[in-house]
Amino acid sequence: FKRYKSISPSIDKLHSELSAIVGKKNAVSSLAAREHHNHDESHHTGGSPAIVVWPNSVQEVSEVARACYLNSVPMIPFGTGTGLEGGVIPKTESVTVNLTNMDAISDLNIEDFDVRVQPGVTRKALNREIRNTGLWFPVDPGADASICGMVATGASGTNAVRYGTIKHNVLNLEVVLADGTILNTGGSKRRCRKSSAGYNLTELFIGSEGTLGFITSATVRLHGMPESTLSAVCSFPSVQDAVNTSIQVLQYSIPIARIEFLDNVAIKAVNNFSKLENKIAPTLFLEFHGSEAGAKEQVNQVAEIAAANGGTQFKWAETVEERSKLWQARHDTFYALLALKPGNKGYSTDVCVPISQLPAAIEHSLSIVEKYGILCGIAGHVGDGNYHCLLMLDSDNESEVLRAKMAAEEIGRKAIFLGGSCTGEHGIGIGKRELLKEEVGLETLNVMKGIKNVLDPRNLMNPFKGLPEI
Ligand SMILES: Cc1cc2c(cc1C)N(C[C@H](O)[C@H](O)[C@H](O)COP(=O)(O)OP(=O)(O)OC[C@H]1O[C@@H](n3cnc4c(N)ncnc43)[C@H](O)[C@@H]1O)c1[nH]c(=O)[nH]c(=O)c1N2
Ligand SMILES: CC(=O)C(=O)O
Ligand SMILES: [Mn+2]
Repeated sequence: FKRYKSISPSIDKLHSELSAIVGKKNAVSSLAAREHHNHDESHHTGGSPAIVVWPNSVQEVSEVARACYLNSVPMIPFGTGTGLEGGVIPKTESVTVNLTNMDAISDLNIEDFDVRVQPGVTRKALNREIRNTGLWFPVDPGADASICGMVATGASGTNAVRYGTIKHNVLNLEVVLADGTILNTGGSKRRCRKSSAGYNLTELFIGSEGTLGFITSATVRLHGMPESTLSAVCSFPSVQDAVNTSIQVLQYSIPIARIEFLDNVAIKAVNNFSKLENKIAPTLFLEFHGSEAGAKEQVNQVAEIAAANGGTQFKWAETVEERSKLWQARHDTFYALLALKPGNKGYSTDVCVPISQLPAAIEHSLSIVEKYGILCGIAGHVGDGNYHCLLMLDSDNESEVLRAKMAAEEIGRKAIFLGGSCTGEHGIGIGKRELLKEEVGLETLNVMKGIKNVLDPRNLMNPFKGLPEI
């Protein structure tokens, strides 16, 4: 392996100090390790970290942070690298702290529906571990992300309409600050459903994208597994009809578990990629959870609403295998679209609007991608008013990259204008820092900056992500 040639002399000194903390084999500056940690699943690019470390405990994370702090070297927390906003990509000479060696699942309280996970635990690993308890962890971004990474990005995914986003499912966090301080956001061992005690530091760290500290464990809520699960797809004459169906399902307070939209382009891609035969039309993927009678009642109500909007009869996933194939196909939409233009990179927008504004927002987005001539499929968690224009671009084609960036910005700006957000679940990362300013306003941004200054006065936690420079 080629060793990293540091720009600053302090990096070599820091490398020795980090090796002393985590062991030589867990503090690495090989090209392979550095390249493994210089990208996520997005189109964003940047540099490689100078050193990658794999701490094994919260004490080691604290000592690593302290060493970086004293040497004034930036730190980047790394989960599973499935992020879509470039959050793990170094923008300056940095140490990447890969937290996956810490993979304990502990404090499972079946009666209280909660459990504690370290950063190396992914959502699938947790669900495998607890599968015989009758409980499950429902927040599902599709990718098998680390749960602490999901906390860091404020993630959600397909089940949020029924079970809430990660925000609604976190009870407490253990955090290490830039200077090595270890704290529990809700107080040590707290795992109650409600608390009005003091400021809500747990929520402060949700969506903080590694800019405030390392999340070294999360105490999360679990849910009872539904007795009955029914999944189906239904296609519609127009985008508007599909979206109106989702809005009406919510207006009738039907407790639907998933209601996901794919447009024609996305359906075509998914059919090719996952060998499905869905009709090429605006489509809803649906899932119902409940008692047998309850789930069936929901189905009847939704089928009636869909039919009134011109929807076809539901095409059912009859077996467990068919059901997982259906949802795998939905989760693979991003890769299915990439397969339409091999070698391309995906650029996912992530706006979230008040649900009544969805039709206007999607219509505007379609006009924008047409204006800029970018191949785009739309996938949406429409029950939450959140959808993605999945833009496919050749990252070597400067004009296309620029056009995609302009399209994404216009789409984000329109969502903000409609009372929404430029990011419902992926985060600000590298690319939406200016939009954040427009979304929250200067006064709010200044308060955010103040908080950042208190927790990370040397600006060493994941710099150049999240907050824009003022
Ligand atoms: C195909 C596909 C589909 C989807 C998605 C990705 C892909 C590839 N995602 C995005 C992604 O899965 C999501 O952002 C995860 O929460 C990222 O978790 P990682 O562990 O991979 O974080 P990753 O390692 O990518 O890091 C992301 C950010 O969090 C920080 N971070 C990670 N772990 C941390 C820790 N322990 N402490 C502090 N900071 C930490 C990092 O520094 C970085 O800024 C998504 N998301 C979503 O919400 N809904 C969706 O529908 C989808 N769909
Ligand atoms: C990319 C993403 O977030 C989705 O497919 O839902
Ligand atoms: Mn999504």
